[in-house]
Amino acid sequence: MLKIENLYLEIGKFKLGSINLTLGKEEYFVILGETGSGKTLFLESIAGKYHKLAGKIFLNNYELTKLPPEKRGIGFVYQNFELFSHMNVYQNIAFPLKIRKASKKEAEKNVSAIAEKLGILHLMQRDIGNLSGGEKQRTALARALIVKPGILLLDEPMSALDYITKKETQKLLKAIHKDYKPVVIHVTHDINEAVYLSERIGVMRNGRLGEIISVTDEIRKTGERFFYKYL
Ligand SMILES: Nc1ncnc2c1ncn2[C@@H]1O[C@H](COP(=O)(O)OP(=O)(O)OP(=O)(O)O)[C@@H](O)[C@H]1O
Repeated sequence: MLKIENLYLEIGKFKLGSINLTLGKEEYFVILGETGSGKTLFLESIAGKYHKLAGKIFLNNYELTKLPPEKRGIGFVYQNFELFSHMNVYQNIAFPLKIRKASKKEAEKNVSAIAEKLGILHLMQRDIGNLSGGEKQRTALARALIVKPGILLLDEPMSALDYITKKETQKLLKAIHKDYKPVVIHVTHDINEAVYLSERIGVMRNGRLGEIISVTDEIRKTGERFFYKYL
């Protein structure tokens, strides 16, 4: 279970929070919200990017708030993937293990396993610059999953993908969630993606998390029309 209590951050002129949110064990939660409403700042706050943060974050009753980012057991996939361009695919995926001082043997074993699952085993020696958008996305996802995160944070991970790749990736995310069982917070602007993937959807407005909607079959059928009143 992920519990966020009174999370508050002031950055420049923007105020995030205060936010209270409890997500169930293995919940897949999606955040929708207009541009500039604070979705990325919220994910980055959970990931430990900001020191001046008020409030508390707990995963399974263990407090993460004061831990450095690499000790939080969090995987993060950014919109533009933020892969390291001077490293090949293998080195990118293995990087979080390297900073955690895993042995070379352990890294090789874990990278192969995740790369096989994501269908990118054949790309291990490729330079990042030569990958397609979908391949970059899977590499970023593999790098996020390599630490077996308790929390997976996804910041518009599919916005740069074409329609077919997007659909494939949505299916892949569902399968990954079933296998690895992290708590997921996924930010998107795509309502159909939101209702396909999530159990509950939160709407972010002016730095605050407003309505939280449980996704029913009826809402899945209604799709975008249901959300007109919230967005
Ligand atoms: N480092 C920073 N310093 C000052 N202001 C910032 C900083 N980072 C973000 N902001 C501001 O905080 C607000 C929220 O930004 P954020 O990136 O979280 O929005 P968002 O909801 O993710 O938007 P989008 O959907 O466009 O990605 C914006 O007004 C942004 O300009």
